[in-house]
Amino acid sequence: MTGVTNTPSSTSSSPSSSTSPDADAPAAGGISRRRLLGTAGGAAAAGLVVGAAGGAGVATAVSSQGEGPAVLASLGTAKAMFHGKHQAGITTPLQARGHLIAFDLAPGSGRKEATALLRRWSEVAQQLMAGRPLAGEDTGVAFDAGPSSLTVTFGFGRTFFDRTGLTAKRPVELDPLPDFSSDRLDARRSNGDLWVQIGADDALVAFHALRAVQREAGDAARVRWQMNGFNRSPGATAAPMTTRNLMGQVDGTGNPKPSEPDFEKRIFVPEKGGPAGQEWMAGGSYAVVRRIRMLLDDWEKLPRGEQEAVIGRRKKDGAPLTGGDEFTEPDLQKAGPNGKLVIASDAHSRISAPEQNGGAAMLRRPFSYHDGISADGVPDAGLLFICWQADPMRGFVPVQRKLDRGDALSKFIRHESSGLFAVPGGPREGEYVGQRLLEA
Ligand SMILES: C=CC1=C(C)c2cc3[nH]c(cc4nc(cc5[nH]c(cc1n2)c(C)c5CCC(=O)O)C(CCC(=O)O)=C4C)c(C)c3C=C
Ligand SMILES: [Fe+2]
Repeated sequence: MTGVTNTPSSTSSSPSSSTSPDADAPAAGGISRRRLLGTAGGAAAAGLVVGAAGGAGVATAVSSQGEGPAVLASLGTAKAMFHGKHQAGITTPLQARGHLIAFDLAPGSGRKEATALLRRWSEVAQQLMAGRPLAGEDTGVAFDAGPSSLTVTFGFGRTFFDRTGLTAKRPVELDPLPDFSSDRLDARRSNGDLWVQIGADDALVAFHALRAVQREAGDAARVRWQMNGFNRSPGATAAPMTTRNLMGQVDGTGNPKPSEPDFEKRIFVPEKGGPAGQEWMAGGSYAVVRRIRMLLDDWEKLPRGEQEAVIGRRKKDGAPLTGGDEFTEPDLQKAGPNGKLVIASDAHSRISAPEQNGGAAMLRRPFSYHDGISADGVPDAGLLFICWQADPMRGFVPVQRKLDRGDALSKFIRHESSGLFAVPGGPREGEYVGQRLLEA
């Protein structure tokens, strides 16, 4: 078994990087603590910011061609851990590139084929996340680059369980999401037996992993849908900051922070004390995936002040309209001189806030997407909205129900596809992802 080690110096060139003695120790979420801290101090872990790793530091890393040490820029050396309590790609800081791909098991494929597939996928993910070339004939697409924060995250859809004879192990959390009145969902681009999320700070590293995952599916599974996304590149901003979406808003500020006492409980399935038969989900999380089109032609016509009223936050810095900076608590009761609420009753950030939803919270970790111009001449662009929670009924569902009833943003977005996946905990050394489900 090949272990995964931390790369020396990693992204420590960021001005805000920690000098903590155990800064290279793996942190929750499977990325070195130095990377988490180095990305944006406390805010990194919180807001899953991008934009930090572009410092001038260099590090020595093993060349992906296996020809001895090569000097890589700091971005390339950053390495997420394959093994750990949770799979990587959940609390990992946002990466610049993302691919989401869903598969259906091929006719005739059952538990045996699925088990072999998860073994192959895990091996590939482990090698590539460590920055090593694949055994056999590697395509070479990622030669010269380091792991570049690559994460490959695997999930199971509701239909997987019937197809593999594991219906008794299917968690109730995978019950279909309710219909929402504003849904315009394309079933062919929704759900799937298996889901893989790939993220990396280099486009070629991400593509290389995507092709490897597709190839290893072999005859066992067929691609159901694929979506490609992006975020800001690390180092593009003067200082690390929360990312922006394609509407130009600072997006991610209100995310639960790993430093909060209830973070683990909200985002991850407990390691002990869960329902009988669901032990395989210990340390896992449920991912809700929505492809949300932004109606950018309409949005961009709206004056800045009205755009800000739709969200309840300033565009320039993401601060609440009630004042302060990005991380100041919004004052939801504050009225202006005209007696009206400063943050309107239909403002997106008011309606989605945990305190308005019985504490319901989720960790949003999206990618933007742009798939050109649709037949009707408008941009096919928006958000690959991915949110993580221990239970969708205490995360996405109540919040989306409320947004569906009266969110000012809903005039400018359209939910076009949907998926719900059970993402098991991270594999232990020597294990493959999902082994505790498939071999129990
Ligand atoms: C059901 C969950 C949510 C969907 C769907 C959703 C879509 C969506 N959101 C934005 C932009 C922003 N959202 C912001 C905050 C925010 N959004 C949700 C949930 C959903 N958003 C939550 C739980 C929160 C946090 C609320 C809080 O804690 O106060 C913000 C404000 C900044 C921030 O906190 O991130 C923006 C901007 C878009 C563009 C979008 C669909 C395309
Ligand atoms: Fe939102």
